[in-house]
Amino acid sequence: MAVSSICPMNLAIPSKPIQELIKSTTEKVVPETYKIQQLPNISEDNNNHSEIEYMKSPSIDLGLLSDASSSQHEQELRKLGSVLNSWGCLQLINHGLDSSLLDKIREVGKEFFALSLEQKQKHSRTLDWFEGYGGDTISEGQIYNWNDRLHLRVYPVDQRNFNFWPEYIPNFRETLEEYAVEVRRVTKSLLKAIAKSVELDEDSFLKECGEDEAMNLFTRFNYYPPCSTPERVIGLKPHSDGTVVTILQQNKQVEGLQALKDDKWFKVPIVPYALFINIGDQLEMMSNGKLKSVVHKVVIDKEKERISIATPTTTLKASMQEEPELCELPLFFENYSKGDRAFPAMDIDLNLATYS
Ligand SMILES: O=C(O)CCC(=O)C(=O)O
Ligand SMILES: [Fe+2]
Repeated sequence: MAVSSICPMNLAIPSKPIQELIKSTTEKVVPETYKIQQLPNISEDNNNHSEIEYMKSPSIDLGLLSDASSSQHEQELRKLGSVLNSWGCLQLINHGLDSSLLDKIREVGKEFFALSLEQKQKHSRTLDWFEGYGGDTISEGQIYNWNDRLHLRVYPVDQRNFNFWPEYIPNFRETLEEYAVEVRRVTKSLLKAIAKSVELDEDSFLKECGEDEAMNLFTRFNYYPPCSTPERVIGLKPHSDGTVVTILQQNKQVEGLQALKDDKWFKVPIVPYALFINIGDQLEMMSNGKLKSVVHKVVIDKEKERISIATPTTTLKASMQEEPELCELPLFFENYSKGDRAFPAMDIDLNLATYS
């Protein structure tokens, strides 16, 4: 059983990364602090990934969304609005990121998790700060995610904490910097298009995020080791992201991501070199609930490890104006302030009881 560090607010992080912990435990024995307990309808509700339906929605073309002179621009905007309305997430194609860059960032992530424990732990997170290498915090009574991650702040540049950036991988820094420039460009174009899709001025959401250098962008490399009893663990518990939007590079081969729609889970398919986009709680708040953040989770493969790369954008503005034009809707989030979330994501019950 993993021993945890406990802080006065009863938050804890795993004392050992799961990647290491499983090396020292007997095959098939899931440490108690990771084990799903008493889950009703486990086969139906939780991790039976192979039997779950795929999310079926058209991919969205960023090139068409960004080119107002294209004859298909308006149609693509409508398609974006409709996909977001149904799913809160989408597969983005023609985003302009070179496939070689997508492969390169994946490769440096893989190289990081292949380092020795000692090398990785030079960049360990602490209980009171999210950046660095380690597991996610949990509060009392929760189980840990079957996930280790390296979480880094990439923008604004002056907020980078280089002591968390791996020093043993020679091209890590330049690759992440190159990737971040591109992801920020995509985030900006996307936020403009999303605003237009709900008939707002294109800068409505972007202006809440800060222009260019002021924008907050993070990168989270997720590592999910395999588990011989995958139905007993959860890679990432059901959650919505506390972000404006998150851009995700799924694993190239190993599935695991599921999205919730109408109380039902759907597998997110792997679309080669597409970026998976999901709306976060902050965009839900900014849009006064017109755009909905999507609840998603990650399940674990029996044999294969999985690495994904999430790049969330958040706004750290102390207060945020909801768009007046959307305010004929009931005001869901009247007193939004820094740190508030549309959903207390970490409290979402595994069996989704809190969601019905
Ligand atoms: O690994 C994935 O596919 C999803 C990751 C995720 O949801 C997150 O980092 O918030
Ligand atoms: Fe997420």
